[in-house]
Amino acid sequence: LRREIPPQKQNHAIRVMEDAKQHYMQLLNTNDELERQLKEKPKAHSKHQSFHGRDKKAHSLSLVSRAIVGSVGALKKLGFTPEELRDGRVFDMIQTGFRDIKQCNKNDYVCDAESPYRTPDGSCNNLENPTWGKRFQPQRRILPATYENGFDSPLTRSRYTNRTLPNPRTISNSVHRQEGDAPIMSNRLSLNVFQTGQYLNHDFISTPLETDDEGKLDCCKERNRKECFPVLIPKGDPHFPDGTCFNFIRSAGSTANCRPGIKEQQNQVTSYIDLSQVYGSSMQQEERLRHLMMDADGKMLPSPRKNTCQITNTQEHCFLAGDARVHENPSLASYHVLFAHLHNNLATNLEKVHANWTKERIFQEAKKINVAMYQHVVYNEFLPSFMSERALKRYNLKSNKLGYSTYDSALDATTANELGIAFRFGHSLIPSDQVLVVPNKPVEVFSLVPNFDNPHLLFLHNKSAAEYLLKWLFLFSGPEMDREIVPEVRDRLFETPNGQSLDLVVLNIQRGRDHGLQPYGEYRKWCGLSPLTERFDSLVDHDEKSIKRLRMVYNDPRDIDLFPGLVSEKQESGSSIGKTLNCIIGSQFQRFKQGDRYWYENPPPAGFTPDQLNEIRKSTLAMIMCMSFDINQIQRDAFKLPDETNNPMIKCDDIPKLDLTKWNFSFEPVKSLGVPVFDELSKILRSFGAF
Ligand code: HEM
Ligand SMILES: [Ca+2]
Repeated sequence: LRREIPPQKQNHAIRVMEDAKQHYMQLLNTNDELERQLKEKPKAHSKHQSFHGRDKKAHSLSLVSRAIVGSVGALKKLGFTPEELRDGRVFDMIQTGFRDIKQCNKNDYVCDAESPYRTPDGSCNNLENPTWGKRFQPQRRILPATYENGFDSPLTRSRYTNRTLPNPRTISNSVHRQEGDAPIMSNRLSLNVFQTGQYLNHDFISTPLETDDEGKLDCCKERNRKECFPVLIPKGDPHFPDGTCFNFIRSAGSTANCRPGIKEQQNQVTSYIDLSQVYGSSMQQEERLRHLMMDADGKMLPSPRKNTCQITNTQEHCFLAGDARVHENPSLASYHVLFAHLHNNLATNLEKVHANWTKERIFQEAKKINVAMYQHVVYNEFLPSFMSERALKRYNLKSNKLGYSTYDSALDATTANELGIAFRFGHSLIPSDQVLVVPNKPVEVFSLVPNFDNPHLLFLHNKSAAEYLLKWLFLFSGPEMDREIVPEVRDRLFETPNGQSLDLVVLNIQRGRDHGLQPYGEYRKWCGLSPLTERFDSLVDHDEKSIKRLRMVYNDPRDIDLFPGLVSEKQESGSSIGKTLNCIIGSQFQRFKQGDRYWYENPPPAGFTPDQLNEIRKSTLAMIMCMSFDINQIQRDAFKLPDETNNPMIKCDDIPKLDLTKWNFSFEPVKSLGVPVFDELSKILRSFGAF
């Protein structure tokens, strides 16, 4: 029997909720006020904030979440016991109280179970739980959060010794510093592993920050604000001057349906591997982008209304893509060009075979094939290039040669908070330079540093540089997957002309603490690996040197943060990453696959006919490169270095192409997604200034 909650306490709860609502209204107003203020000059920190992207809806949802989580905190302070808080009635009361706020209006999803196409925002993928994997939802958690105050404050102390956790920069210097003059290079993998990794993560996660007011909030001055968790760089640092402080802004929260609870971080893109970085994560974005896959001369991505990146001269412009991080580095932008080309290529060829199809139908089918080819490449070429055979089998990540796979509606594909930290293992693969491989000319080498958030390189060679950057990614190797990170991002991330910069490793560690993630050792246990003790020799998956480095900064191995713990693990045999990382990545990619009703190996209407599926299964990154650019030859396995015996260069003519005549439908699949005539809609959106 549940105990009664005393009336006095009920009244408390109602008052707290009313206060929280008031607070929310105030936050909204303050935010509008800030937006009216003038913009400041760009700082390294404001580049960092704009890198996280700014979506107005993401921001207002995060304010609601702050008010609601705040009310849970207030109830705790008022003496509500954990038991009373867990009692659904208190939360029901708060949730009901927030109902009249626009963001908390209950959405009733009317899903079309027969639609052959995904919704742009990921809703209705799972028919029983239509918000699974949708944008703006809270990230999923593998293990419960450990916030210092129990509901939203970042972690600063050890759970085992109660001592202050080591400073993230101290960890970065000790564990992640590159020891030689140049990074140790991989002798097996091509740079496509690096670039597909970053491009892919921009498909499944984008965590917005608590504030979207470009560089105006200075957490180094206003340390006690809820949005702030600044990093003070310890004295005597080899790179940063004494007194340096990073303006670290905390991640934004989100609540599922305004349900109270502890802070959960928001994901502002769809979790599914659905090329949302190309098509956007909302109907509005998709409607705008579909007319503008490339600019007028078909070589470059289109331009947004407002420039959101560094511009070198007036002939150049920033890019409009499905994801705001598109120009974070030039080779990332070249991947955006590649898949935009592929879309246009597919659309043009479908049009040739199906003159009677509507523009809507051509667009949707081209998108569906593009996503399917990409999913096939990710699971058949990318993941196997660096994951262990054991993990690929255990998590059912390999695609079938024949037949359909099985969709599991009980698997929630929502991206895990932990993956957002773990998948940063790719930061170890970042090369120091960006290189153009120009036909019959010496290669052109540029440092990465001036090219963060700057698309200049893509405009070189009469806008053909995307192809030359891609050739570099195919033909060359990059840094080995290990704990060392190049100084270009460990000391000089987003460097400004006056020398201000950030350390990416520090951001990774601080972000994990901001999100209340449990330490590395807890994830070992979750993965079924041996637990850590207070002794450093319990680190059985780390080599001597890494243990020594970790020991220099951590008092207790059980405190080791997730990012440093994972990237310093010994490589599992036959794999470039360690056991725990194979486990965290594997389990999430199983969900992205089996929890996706539109997974390309599922039967129609969501998937393809057997004939079509056989065509999709021919897809390789090499094929996509040959389809998209006028090149002669390429190696068969794009993620491995070319090599005369095992991975020779072959002619594009010898690579099978997709046979689009297999898309001769005998049925009429197009049911409208509920889109009005899209030319009309995009006119309206243009007048809104949605981008
Ligand atoms: C030049 C290359 C890259 C740069 C400059 C870069 C920079 C960044 C920055 C600044 C953040 C946000 C840090 C924070 O405030 O928490 C971030 C997040 C992230 N990065 Fe990278 N990154 C690069 C490449 C990669 C690669 C190759 C991968 C994976 C293979 C990767 C995976 C991630 C992930 C998963 C996140 C979290 C995203 C989110 O939750 O929104 N990054 N990166
Ligand atoms: Ca997505």
